[in-house]
Amino acid sequence: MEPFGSRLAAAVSKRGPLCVGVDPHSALLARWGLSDDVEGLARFAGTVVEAVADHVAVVKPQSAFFERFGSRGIAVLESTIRQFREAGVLVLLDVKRGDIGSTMAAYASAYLDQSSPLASDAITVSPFLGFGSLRPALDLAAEQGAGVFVLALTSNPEGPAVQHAVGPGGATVAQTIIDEISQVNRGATPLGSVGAVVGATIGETGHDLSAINGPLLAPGLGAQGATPDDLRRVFGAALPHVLPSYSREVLNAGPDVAGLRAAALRAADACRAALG
Ligand SMILES: O=c1ccn([C@@H]2O[C@H](COP(=O)(O)O)[C@@H](O)[C@H]2O)c(=O)[nH]1
Repeated sequence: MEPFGSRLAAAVSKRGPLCVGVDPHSALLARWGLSDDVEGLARFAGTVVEAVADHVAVVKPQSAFFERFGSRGIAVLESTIRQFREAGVLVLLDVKRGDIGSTMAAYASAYLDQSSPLASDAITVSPFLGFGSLRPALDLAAEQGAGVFVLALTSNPEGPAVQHAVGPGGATVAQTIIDEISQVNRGATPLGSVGAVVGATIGETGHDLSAINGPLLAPGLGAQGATPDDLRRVFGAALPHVLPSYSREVLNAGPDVAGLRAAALRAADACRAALG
């Protein structure tokens, strides 16, 4: 398989820079008139597949909302990932895994080995056991043509207390992570396969994203308060690498398939205009 970075660049150039999050909150299931159980979950996910799979570059199922229904929820996640991928949209599974290297290897094989039932195009990972602990995931992703998005500057208000902390070398924790990602992506064309998660909500923090040469997943738009206009302020010169992500803002337009699709296309237009 082609490297994830190349596949992502092609998908964005064809369908525009948008990631739609698939977050079946219980409040959304209720709003859509669905039961808060595995049947409601499957209907919700199937509707999102029908509405957006042919129209956006990337979808981001949030694993937590499937996991809460146990093994049957995971079965819905497996089938949702498969349906999206068969339709040609890239699947970034938001699982935020991170552990010591030997356990990280098992997480990597669960999500990045393309013969696994939960095989995805990319996953989110947490680097807070040390960037080096992610090595098994980075290696397997490279071998399998998959991608990895590393948490760096998250969209939540609690993030800066950890991520802006200054390490022994004088750089913040977040900048150290960003620099490690830049090293891994060095020389890749058109784009490296290791991304960073940088919230659209964070404002100007002074972190240098200019050498990353990889995708910058930007959650926090819509429900968490950020707007496409914030992207320029947060990302500056790194704007061309930004992959804006919306979950609730788009999902609130369901369950009508046409309404949901229209909301996704509106968000894609707004992001395209903001990214220039
Ligand atoms: O920094 C982060 C990292 C991940 N997320 C995830 O993105 C979606 C956001 O949902 P909205 O409904 O668009 O607020 C959700 O799955 C989070 O877990 C994030 O928000 N911030």
